[in-house]
Amino acid sequence: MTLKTKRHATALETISVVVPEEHVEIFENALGTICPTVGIFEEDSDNNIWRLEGIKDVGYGEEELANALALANSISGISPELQRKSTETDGWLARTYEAFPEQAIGKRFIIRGTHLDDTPSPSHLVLTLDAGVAFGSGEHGSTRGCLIALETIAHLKPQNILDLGCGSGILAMGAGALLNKKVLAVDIEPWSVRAAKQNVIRNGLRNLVVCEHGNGWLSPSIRKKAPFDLVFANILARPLCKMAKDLAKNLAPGGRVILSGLLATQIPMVLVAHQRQGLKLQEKIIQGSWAALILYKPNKS
Ligand SMILES: C[S@@+](CC[C@H](N)C(=O)[O-])C[C@H]1O[C@@H](n2cnc3c(N)ncnc32)[C@H](O)[C@@H]1O
Repeated sequence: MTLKTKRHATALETISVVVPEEHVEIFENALGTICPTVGIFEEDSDNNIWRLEGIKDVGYGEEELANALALANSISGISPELQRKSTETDGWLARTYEAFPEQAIGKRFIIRGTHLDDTPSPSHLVLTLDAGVAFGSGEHGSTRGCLIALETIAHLKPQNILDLGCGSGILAMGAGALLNKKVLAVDIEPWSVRAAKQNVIRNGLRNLVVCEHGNGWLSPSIRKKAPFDLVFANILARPLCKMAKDLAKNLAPGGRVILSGLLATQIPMVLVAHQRQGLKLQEKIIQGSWAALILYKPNKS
């Protein structure tokens, strides 16, 4: 398979550290101070060792990163080496293509990279995408869990849908294509919004999926469209907990939220934060080490 690479207006780099499981959260927070997305990948399953990776502009946030890592080192008592790689030659982008054969997810979805030129199966909903440096090629357990959760709640026919943290646009496109309803897709990373827009056009979903740049619940486009019947938030455990109040406020009664980006071990923390805001658990979907939670806002009695 040919490895495609792309040029970006700004040079991006992948930064990573390798840590034992008990320190994942501490270092996830440290990288998270400057990288909106921190990917967590199994490095050595026998010894429970994880690689945490984030993408950032070259030269951006160096002082904040150094301070955050110094704090993480002192809390954890370990000092993992910070590795840096050009995003174009290694890290996410390269791996996205290497590890990106056609993927069947749930009962309905097939996800395909733009590099595949054979004909997809006509019996599925096919999403052809190029995630580039955005997160969301379909290989990650958190994304897969969200698409399976979407199939689980599709019969409820949600009308007003938000994908908060859309990355490549994979969930927004999946919802638009499966439900034939409008979806607002928002991401804080400009390169993700760019990738999502291109993928939406590529899949002929321009009439259904609108992609915008925005920061969480503060985004004016989100405020204007709330309350939502369905919200996807595949972010990370800690930001999800912080967003619980806004999420509950902006969900319509009877509405569903699909939360992911959390390790199965982080379910209790995320669940408690959302139950405190009155949301109830419908189902947990586990994909490898990752969990997706379907929660609902009860109708008022
Ligand atoms: C784990 S990726 C999920 C991508 C895609 N939805 C999927 O399921 O594969 C999380 C995305 O959330 C975005 N994000 C993180 N914090 C955000 C915030 N406060 N507002 C909007 N997007 C955010 C990141 O930039 C990243 O693209």
